Amino acid sequence: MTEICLSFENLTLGYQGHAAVHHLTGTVERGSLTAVVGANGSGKSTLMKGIAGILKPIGGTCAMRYRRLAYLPQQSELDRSFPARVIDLVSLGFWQRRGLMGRITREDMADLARCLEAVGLTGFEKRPLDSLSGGQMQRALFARAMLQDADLILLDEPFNAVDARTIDDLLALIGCWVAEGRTVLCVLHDHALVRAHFPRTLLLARRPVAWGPTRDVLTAENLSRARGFQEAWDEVAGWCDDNPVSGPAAAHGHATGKAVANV
Ligand SMILES: Nc1ncnc2c1ncn2[C@@H]1O[C@H](COP(=O)(O)OP(=O)(O)OP(=O)(O)O)[C@@H](O)[C@H]1O
Repeated sequence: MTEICLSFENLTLGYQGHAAVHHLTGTVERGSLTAVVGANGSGKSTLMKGIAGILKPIGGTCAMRYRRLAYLPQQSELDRSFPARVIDLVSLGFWQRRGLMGRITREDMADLARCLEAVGLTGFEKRPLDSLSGGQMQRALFARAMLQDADLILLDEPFNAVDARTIDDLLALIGCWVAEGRTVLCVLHDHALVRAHFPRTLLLARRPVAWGPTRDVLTAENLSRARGFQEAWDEVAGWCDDNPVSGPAAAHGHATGKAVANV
């Protein structure tokens, strides 16, 4: 029987009363690998922040069945001028296990070394974060996620400014996480990469346009519909109060009276 890791019920997220993700309803299975795609401003990062609990819903709910969550924000949101070393960043992965004042054991240090080795950063422990390349920084963030031993892993554009070899290495790690039964949601822009490596996709244009097996979602028709929704969006509209269409991936008309699509 399939286990549900995450469920959304009529979830609406946004800022200062403006919806950035509209009435999302559906479920994410445990051990699944899902790409979240959509144009700039379509609500992908907002959804990640909503799941991570950084943003509270304007409406509806987002329920997680498992306790440990790892969230890797976009690199542009990280302050790398902070005087910290690779080991300091990766050690934050112990926080959920040990708490802020918890003692790091010898076993923990062995775990940390194993994670650094898995991402190819053995020997980088004492390197200041501001001396890392974009790819090395992403590897360090993946090591921290590994150390967190999370059930649900949220990755926001993890392959931005990262070379092909690093992408291959990080994709292999994601594959291992999924094989271990972890659930991964990953924001991406590269549709070819999504088609090649991600079995499931959620296509957002603030509303969910399509959600399901990648080959059924990334169709010319759905992508064109997503573009249409995005272009028709009214930046200053408040959140809508019309009736959402229920289902694994529900889309609906909003206050501007655009077409209703059920996918
Ligand atoms: N802190 C904020 N305050 C106000 N509005 C915001 C905030 N963060 C995001 N938004 C708005 O919410 C909408 C969705 O933004 P979001 O960052 O979720 O999009 P995205 O799909 O991740 O875009 P991109 O592909 O460019 O990263 C945009 O219109 C954006 O301007």
